[in-house]
Amino acid sequence: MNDITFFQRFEGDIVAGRKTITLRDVSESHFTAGQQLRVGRYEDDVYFCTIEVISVMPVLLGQLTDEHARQENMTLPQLKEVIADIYPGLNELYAIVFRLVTAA
Ligand SMILES: CC(=O)Nc1ccn([C@@H]2O[C@H](CO)[C@@H](O)[C@H]2O)c(=O)n1
Repeated sequence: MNDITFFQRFEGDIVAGRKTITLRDVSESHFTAGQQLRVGRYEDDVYFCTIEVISVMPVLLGQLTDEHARQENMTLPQLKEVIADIYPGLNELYAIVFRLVTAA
């Protein structure tokens, strides 16, 4: 059983340590610092790594910076487009910062 899923297209960046943050809605804001999470792919729920949560912080869409985008391995316009696709109309996000513990 996995604790969190990511779209398959981000798997490579996560296991390479290039993506160290994810922006989620309130339904996934309950994770806490120090927790280790089993990570699966959204499409098939196949486990692919374990991450440790560093921090969970509320952030508004308009407060996203180049630093958030860098931690996503994207540009800020790319990141905003991705969020608009996944969470249309949502302004209140939660930045979950994590580090890779083990890749599958
Ligand atoms: C079911 C569900 O919501 N799955 C999600 C949600 C978000 N994300 C990624 O987090 C960042 C900002 O949203 C971007 O990199 C997103 O692609 C993801 O991979 N999978």
